[in-house]
Amino acid sequence: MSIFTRSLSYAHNAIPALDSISLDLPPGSRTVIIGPNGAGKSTLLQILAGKRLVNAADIRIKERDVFRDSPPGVCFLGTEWAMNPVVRGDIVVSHFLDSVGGYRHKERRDTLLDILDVDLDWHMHQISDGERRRVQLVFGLMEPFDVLLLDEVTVDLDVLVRDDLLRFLKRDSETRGATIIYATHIFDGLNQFPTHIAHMSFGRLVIPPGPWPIPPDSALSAQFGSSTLYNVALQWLREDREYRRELEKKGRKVRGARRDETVPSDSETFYKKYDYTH
Ligand SMILES: Nc1ncnc2c1ncn2[C@@H]1O[C@H](COP(=O)(O)OP(=O)(O)OP(=O)(O)O)[C@@H](O)[C@H]1O
Repeated sequence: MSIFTRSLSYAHNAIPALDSISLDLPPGSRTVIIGPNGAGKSTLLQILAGKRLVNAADIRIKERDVFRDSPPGVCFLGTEWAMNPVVRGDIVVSHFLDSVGGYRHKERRDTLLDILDVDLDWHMHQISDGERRRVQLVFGLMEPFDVLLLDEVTVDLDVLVRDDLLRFLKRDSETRGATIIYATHIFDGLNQFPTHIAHMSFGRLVIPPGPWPIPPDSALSAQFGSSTLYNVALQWLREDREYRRELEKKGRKVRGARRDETVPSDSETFYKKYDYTH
């Protein structure tokens, strides 16, 4: 397995954010995680990237413990990078990329510069947020990765650049067997990208990663048939909102995940009525 976790739970300052997450993703898979704001997507990707320590958890990438024996070839790209003052300083893009080893992967770097329409002469403090994001993607992707954890970093790309980038990543994963998890809120133009989709809500994987397109003989197929990913996402997000509103009607404040393993969580009870299994 390329990415493995078993019953992973996590709390931010005692507020639960992940509740018993289990993953078992094969090499070469591309999983899109669908879930509302606050579902726990970023927290999960940060933990997989080894950026948030979890004690006594079994989290492995390429069979290696992410905290005690960190695996090489893992690339995490998140939105906070662009906030770092270093990448907002007066530095020319070509110098910046060379300073992080861009010259070692010149051909791949040049392909990415072309796809992402990045100018090597830009000064990092004089470019737009979207342009800075494009530099980040060249920076992160120019070294071939085995596992890519993408946390909504395509949000401020224009659609043409995003489309070209997704094609590049798909081809890359197909030819090199690289594994990708992609958390996003933009589902347009994404139909051809994933091999798997998952639904995350209130810290739980209410639908664990299952094959995309939805196989005709699966339980999900009865509900979604040949729906687009956009329509599947709309439906799941509607259900999340309905669940939240039901809890709010009962006067329950909804924040984070549930940690009591001995009784079914509200979300388990709620989502059970849809009988989601792949
Ligand atoms: N640094 C933090 N400190 C405290 N709580 C946090 C922190 N980061 C996230 N949380 C909380 O953890 C939960 C999960 O947040 P997370 O950012 O993982 O969700 P998300 O699915 O990535 O959301 P979004 O789609 O808005 O990016 C939320 O309830 C959030 O408020």
